Amino acid sequence: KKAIRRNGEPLRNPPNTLPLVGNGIQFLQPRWNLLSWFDRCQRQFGYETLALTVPTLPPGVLIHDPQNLDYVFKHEGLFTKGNFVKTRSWDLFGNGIINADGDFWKLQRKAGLSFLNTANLRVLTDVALPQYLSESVKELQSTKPNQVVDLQDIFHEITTKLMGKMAYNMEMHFSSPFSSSFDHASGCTAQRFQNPLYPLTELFFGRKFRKSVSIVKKFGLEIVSRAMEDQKAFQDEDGSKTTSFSSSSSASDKLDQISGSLIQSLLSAIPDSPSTVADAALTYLSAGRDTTGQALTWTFYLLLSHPEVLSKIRSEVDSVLSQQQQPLSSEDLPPRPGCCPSHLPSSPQSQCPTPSQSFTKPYDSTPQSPLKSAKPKQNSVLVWCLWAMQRSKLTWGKDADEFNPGRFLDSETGRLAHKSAAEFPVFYGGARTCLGRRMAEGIAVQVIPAVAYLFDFERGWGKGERRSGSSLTLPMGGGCLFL
Ligand code: HEM
Repeated sequence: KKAIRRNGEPLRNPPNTLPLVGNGIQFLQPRWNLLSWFDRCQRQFGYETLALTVPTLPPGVLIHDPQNLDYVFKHEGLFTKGNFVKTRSWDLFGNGIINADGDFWKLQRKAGLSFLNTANLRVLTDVALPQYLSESVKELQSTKPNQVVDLQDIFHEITTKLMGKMAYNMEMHFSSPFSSSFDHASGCTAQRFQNPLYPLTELFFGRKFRKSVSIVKKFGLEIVSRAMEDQKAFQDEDGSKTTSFSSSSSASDKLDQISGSLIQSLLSAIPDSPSTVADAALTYLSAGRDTTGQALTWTFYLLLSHPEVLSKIRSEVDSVLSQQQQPLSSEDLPPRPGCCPSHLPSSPQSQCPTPSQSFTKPYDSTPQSPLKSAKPKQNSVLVWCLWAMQRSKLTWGKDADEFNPGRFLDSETGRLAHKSAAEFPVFYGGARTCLGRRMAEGIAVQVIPAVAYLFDFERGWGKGERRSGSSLTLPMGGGCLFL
């Protein structure tokens, strides 16, 4: 294929590019190896834009420079999700927001914005999360000494209940058959981005994938039909459901009043296609539940490997509690009003995200996309790897490989330092920036101090690093086991 050029010169190839198969072998490797290879590329070539070639796929452009990413975020119209992304994730997400462009994307984004408004987020942080967090805390407290606990499951259970109740007015649990089918389907969908021969592979080995997708789709339609019943019951009553609370509304009233607000907004925005509403609902469920549960999991993994940071969090909790003169111990649970770990004011250390969320981001681009250092052709695929970018010494300094949450704090004020979306693209950027960032952060600043303060953990998996499992998000393969 004709090379992609910059100033008349072809873009260089990354290490290990072979004459015929290009980078095909790297893409066929397990995800962890592919992430490490992207990391090697940025370590060797810095911010240089590189050409990726994988047989049968459109030409790829690999960027690491935040200025290039900034250009992409600011010129969303030039970079569409395109067929490369859509064909691969269609079976699972159909027309869901992650796959949608144009008016269809706008409709779903608007529905999401109205769900994630400030009043609803307050109900999340003041009512729903304290309730679900304290249920999980009790579950953890009821474990026997030395019993192995998978924190990833615990965190997923909290986020599943939250999304289930608030977005869909349904009681959902992480242990339901839907969850395991979704995980399997998500893993196979992620594989499609790496394996150019996936149609052939799935022809022979895709039975479980097809079955998982059908369970997931059935569950999506169940969410919609439950929501339609709710809508009907509500119209039959007096149609007066409102999200403005009177001062006398009890906590559970407040939660009930907003429950199901996302699915109801989606139903109103797309009234005549239940299957599309189901796609949208499933996409939101994955966006809200898996990402946050997994970010918490990796955070605890890092905290347990860095006890000095863990003890800073505990001291912050101590100092906040001593100011409030409300000692916190496990006896304080079940929570009393005003004395619940999940009511703790946010702690700066807990607010520091970890630069380790990642996945590759392929986009089709149009001919007019003059990235700072290269001009990708139409239908080329633009790739950036957060895993690699968040380890760049050019962006994060010499200690980029260290776990140092303090780097996210302003050294003078002690408050969160500003990082641009292009430098810290964990929540994406520009017009398509993550809608749930405030929700995720609201969850993190309650869950991290509460769990860190109330429990002592020891690794439950012997030696070695934990690695990412195959998925569209970043689960910890094998779970995050603690004693
Ligand atoms: C730590 C937690 C989270 C991380 C790291 C994260 C990250 C991201 C990223 C990278 C994207 C861009 C995906 C793409 O375009 O392919 C995204 C989009 C999105 N996220 Fe999040 N997210 C998190 C939590 C949440 C939560 C709690 C919600 C709430 C429902 C949410 C809702 C969304 C939605 C709706 C989009 C699509 C936005 C659009 O295309 O306009 N996210 N998120």
